[in-house]
Amino acid sequence: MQVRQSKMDLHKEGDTGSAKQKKVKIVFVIGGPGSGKGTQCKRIAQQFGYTHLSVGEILRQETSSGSETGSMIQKIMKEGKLVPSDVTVRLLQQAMQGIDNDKFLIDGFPRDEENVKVFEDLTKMEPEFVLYLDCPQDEMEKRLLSRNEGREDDNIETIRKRFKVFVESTLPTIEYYESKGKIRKVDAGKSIDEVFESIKVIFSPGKDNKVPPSKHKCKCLIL
Ligand SMILES: Nc1ncnc2c1ncn2[C@@H]1O[C@H](COP(=O)(O)OP(=O)(O)O)[C@@H](O)[C@H]1O
Ligand SMILES: Nc1ccn([C@@H]2O[C@H](COP(=O)(O)OP(=O)(O)O)[C@@H](O)[C@H]2O)c(=O)n1
Ligand SMILES: [Mg+2]
Repeated sequence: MQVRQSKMDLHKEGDTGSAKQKKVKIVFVIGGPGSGKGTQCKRIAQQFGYTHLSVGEILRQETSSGSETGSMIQKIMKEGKLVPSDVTVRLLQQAMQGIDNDKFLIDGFPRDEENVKVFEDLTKMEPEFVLYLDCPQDEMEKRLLSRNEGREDDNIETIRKRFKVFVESTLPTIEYYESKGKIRKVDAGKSIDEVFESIKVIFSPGKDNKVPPSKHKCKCLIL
């Protein structure tokens, strides 16, 4: 099976790439826990032909593998903390390498500046742009408490810790991509359909996806 001979342009460490390789388009999707990343990614993937990879889901799958890494991941997730980036990026790379598509939506990544650095170092790639789902914290809390997917981290204690991680560690990555003109922010506090309408504009061919002129103001509360 020639899994590696896909359309992928996944550079390995030290690989500067070659003209033969096809360019892979990557869009990162970030937003607080419960902002609707998974919900909107499913729709975007369906309508615009992207492969949706949820990094949280990839990590959860590893927890059921019975490996030592899996147990470590499970403990970290239960505490609402972040898994070390080398582990996360390695699993993400593995997932991407098995897929024959050249358009990826990476949901829930990056979560902090270390995620960004390790991704850039290992893959030598950058996202085309970063979709930021900006949602008020009370709305995210309400959604998470009624998500009902049986997740160990969807309890009020862990949810609050995850909000803190979002504000302290993830928001700085938004500043980083903003400085590169790569943030596409949508108001994610509206209904699922309304949010998708705003997202469609960003993904529609022919749109130049320029950053809005004003700097983003986060709707999430600073804890
Ligand atoms: N715009 C929305 N309005 C109301 N509920 C939503 C909206 N978007 C998502 N949800 C619901 O909120 C919960 C969290 O959404 P999800 O997509 O899993 O968010 P995330 O991946 O960002 O944590 C799910 O139960 C989902 O059905
Ligand atoms: N880049 C990432 C993504 C998720 N995670 C871990 O996985 C958990 C769940 O992530 P998720 O994206 O599935 O969560 P939601 O924001 O979708 O609710 C996070 O709280 C982290 O513990 C991580 O460590 N690093
Ligand atoms: Mg999710």
